[in-house]
Amino acid sequence: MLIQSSLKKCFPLYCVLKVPNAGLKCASKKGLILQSVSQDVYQNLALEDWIHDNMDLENRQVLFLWRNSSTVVIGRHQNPWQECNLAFMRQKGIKLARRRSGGGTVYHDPGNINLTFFTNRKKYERMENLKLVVKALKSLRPEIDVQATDRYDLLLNGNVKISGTAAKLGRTVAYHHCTLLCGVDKFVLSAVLKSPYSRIKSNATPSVPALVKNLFEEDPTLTCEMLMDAIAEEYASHHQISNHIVLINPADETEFPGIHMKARELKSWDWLYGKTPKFSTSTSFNIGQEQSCLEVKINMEVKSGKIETCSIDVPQFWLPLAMCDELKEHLIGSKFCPGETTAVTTALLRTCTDCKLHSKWSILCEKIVTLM
Ligand SMILES: Nc1ncnc2c1ncn2[C@@H]1O[C@H](COP(=O)(O)OC(=O)CCCC[C@@H]2CCSS2)[C@@H](O)[C@H]1O
Repeated sequence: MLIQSSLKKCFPLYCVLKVPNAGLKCASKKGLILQSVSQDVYQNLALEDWIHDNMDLENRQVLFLWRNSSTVVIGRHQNPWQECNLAFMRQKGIKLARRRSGGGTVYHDPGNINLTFFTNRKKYERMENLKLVVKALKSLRPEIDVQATDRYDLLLNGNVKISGTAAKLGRTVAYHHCTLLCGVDKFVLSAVLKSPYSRIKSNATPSVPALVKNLFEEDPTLTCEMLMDAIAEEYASHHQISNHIVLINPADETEFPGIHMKARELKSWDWLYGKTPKFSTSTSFNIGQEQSCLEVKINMEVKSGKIETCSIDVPQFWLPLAMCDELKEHLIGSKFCPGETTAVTTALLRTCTDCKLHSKWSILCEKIVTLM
C-alpha cells in the first residue's frame, strides 16, 4: 500500500514509509532508499546500471531493493552452458540474466530479495553492508544466528548459505549487491543450477556451490516485506537519513532516460551468450546400427557464443566424409544455440534427397541441437 509522503510527520522516525516515484526528485541529498515495483530482471539490472551511470554517488549513498520473477543470474565472466540447465529453463520459462558484476551463479524468484549498496569508491565496504543486514535480521528475530564469512556470504547457523555477494567497482563509484534467500523454490533452484554438460573446458569463472536455506524455513512468520522494511530502517538509522522507501518503476523512460536501451542490451543474445569467454565442448554418443552400436564424437570451439571450429567423427561407412564436412561448414560461424542450429541444419537437410542418408544426417543434427 502506498502511503502519501505528507503523512510522514505522523510516523515515528524509523518506521518505513513508501512513496511513489515523485519522491526521487525531492529525496534526501545524503542518502536514498529505492525499491523497484518491477520483477523483471532486465529492467532491474538496467536500473542498477542507470543509477551507477547517472546519479551523483560522489556525495550520496543509495540502497536499492529489488526482487525478480524466476531467473538464473550468472556473473559477468561466466559460461551459461556450464552453470545452468538451459533446456530446463526454456521449458519452464525461467529467464537467464548476465549481470555486470563478477562472481558465481544464483537463482532468483520473488522469494529472494536483492540489495544493492551504491557508494563512492572510498566508501565501498562490503562487510559493513552485510553487518547492517545482520543487524536488521536481529532487530526482527534477536535469536537468529547469521554471520558474514570472509568471502562475503551470509551463513545461517554457521553452515547454510542465505546470501551471496558480488560487486562492481567503477573509477569513482562502486556498488555491492547481495541476495537474501527468504522463500525461494529450492527444488527449482537445485534443478536449474545443474548443468547437463560435463565436458566443457574454459577459463570462465566457476561458481562455488553451497548448501542453501530459506530464512522462512527458520521462521515461517517472516515475510519479504518485513525483511525489506527492516533493512531499510536499519540503513536509514545507520546513515541518519529519512526512512522513506521511494518506489520506482524501471520501465519509466521519462524518469530514467535511456533505461529502455539498457534493458534491451541486457536481454540481448549478444550479452547473455555472446559475452561467454571462449570455450570448447566435446561429446560422444552411440547410434544404433542394426545389431551394433556406432560411436560419434563431436568437438566444438565456441568464441563469442559462435561455433568457431567443429569436428565430427563418425565412421565413413555410415556417413560419407563429404556430408560430414558439409554439416561442419554450415555450423561454423553460426550461434551455439538450438534456434539457429535447427534453422541451419533444417535448410541443409532439405538439400539431401537420399532417404537413408537424410535420416542419418537428421539423427546427427538432432544430437548436435541437444548439446545447446
Ligand atoms: N539466491 C541465492 N542466494 C544465495 N545463494 C544462492 C542463491 N542461489 C543459489 N545460491 C547458492 O550459491 C552458489 C553460488 O555461489 P557463488 O559464491 O559462486 O556466487 C554467488 O553467491 C554470487 C552472488 C551474486 C549476487 C548478486 C546480487 C544481485 S544480482 S546476483 C550456488 O551454487 C548455490 O549453491
